[in-house]
Amino acid sequence: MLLHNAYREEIIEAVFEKTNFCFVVVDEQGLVTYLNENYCKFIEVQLEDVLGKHVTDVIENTRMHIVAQTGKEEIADLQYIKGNHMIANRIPLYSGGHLVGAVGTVLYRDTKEWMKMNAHIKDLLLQIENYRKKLSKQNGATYALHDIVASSVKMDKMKEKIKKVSTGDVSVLIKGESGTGKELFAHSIHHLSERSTKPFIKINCAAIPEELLESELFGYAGGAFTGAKKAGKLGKFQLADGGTLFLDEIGDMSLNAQVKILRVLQEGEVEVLGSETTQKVDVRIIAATNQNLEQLIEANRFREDLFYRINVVPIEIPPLRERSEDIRVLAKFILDKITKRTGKRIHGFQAEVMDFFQGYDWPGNVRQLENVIESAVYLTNTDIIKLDDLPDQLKSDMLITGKGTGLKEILARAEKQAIEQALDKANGDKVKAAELLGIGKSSFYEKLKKYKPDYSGNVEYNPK
Ligand SMILES: Nc1ncnc2c1ncn2[C@@H]1O[C@H](COP(=O)(O)OP(=O)(O)OP(=O)(O)O)[C@@H](O)[C@H]1O
Repeated sequence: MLLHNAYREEIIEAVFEKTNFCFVVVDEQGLVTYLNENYCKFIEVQLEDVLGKHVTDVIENTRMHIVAQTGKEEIADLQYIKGNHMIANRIPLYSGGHLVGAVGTVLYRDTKEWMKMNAHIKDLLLQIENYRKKLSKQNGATYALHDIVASSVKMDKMKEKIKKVSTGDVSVLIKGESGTGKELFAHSIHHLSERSTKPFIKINCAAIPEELLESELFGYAGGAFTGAKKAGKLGKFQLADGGTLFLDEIGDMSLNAQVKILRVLQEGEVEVLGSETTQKVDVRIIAATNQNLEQLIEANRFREDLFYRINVVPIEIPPLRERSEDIRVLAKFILDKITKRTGKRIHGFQAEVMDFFQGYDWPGNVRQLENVIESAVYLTNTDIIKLDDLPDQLKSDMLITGKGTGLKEILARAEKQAIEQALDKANGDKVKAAELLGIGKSSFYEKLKKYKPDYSGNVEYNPK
């Protein structure tokens, strides 16, 4: 529709600034380029403070950055902001056929009906959450797909795939480095499947001692051996009957155990130790590994026939370093979780910390990120996590594994860090900081200009 030229600006202004809607516009990187007055008021920010910031740092539970990447609109989504459930629409913005960002609205009406509806939604969601908790306590799967925090296109695709494979009974093999979230995905598949009300049972294949293997997996009859319980014991297969059996670290399973599991999978029944009879079991298998099973097969350490049984749908979770877009949202989520638990009031990360997080290799993936943030929360004595609060090991890694690995970059990073630490120690007094570093004032100022051009400290020094 063409707007009448004479009123074009007035109409745009009326829509954006005079309605009850909150508007936000982001560019293709998810950085805020516009936030209308209503929105600023609602989330209590000043426009000039948020322009250019990543939208996840400005708006709670936003998905604007995702829509700006996928180009897929999201209409009438429920979004929780500042204690209210809002109705959000997110629409991709195209210019000249290219995706250039997204525009989002949330409906914000301070009327009685809206408050009533909000309370009603809150109540319903609370009920769902309670049922979900009860159910997961009963069946052992604690996490669902919405617990997988991510904003990368790669992880969005993984979630889509998970939704597709969850229904039906196909075996799924989840591959990925340690700490990438394989267990979260296994839980989510179970939650989304028709078996969700039935048990989810996990076996850590690396942790079961060989001599206990059979009784752990298949159970035993009363009096099967000396020391056995009178009533006997159910094995993991029987416990998982009707539900899902999660075989974690399957690459570490002994060959002997592989033979036994394969038999159960082929025949659908287990032989209980010390009993003459067999028992029918109906389980769906989800297996996970951080090893290359094809290589283990070559080395005769994994059975090829078992591999084909469990590898019907392979899913590979990318390591964190290959989806650095997730780091920001994950770090924020983890920090919130830890501060809630510990009661410490820490509201974010210094920009340099986030830069480092995004350039770092994360060999231990999300689990390592959790550990690093947890330790920094304990170490920091301010309300923001700084480079200095990170564990020593990581700080030394920082010198050789940051974004630039050439000697020049390493020296520059070290210099920048030294300047920041000296300024911190000297409470922003630049003359003192230069003294602490044992360099002249003008040399200090040159470096400060180079590394921190926007820095304004306590004591000014004007070289003549
Ligand atoms: N996308 C994610 N969102 C939120 N938490 C995550 C995510 N990925 C991993 N985690 C958290 O990181 C930790 C490690 O995840 P998980 O145990 O699922 O990894 P894993 O791949 O199964 O590791 P391992 O191979 O060592 O068993 C857990 O505390 C988990 O909750």
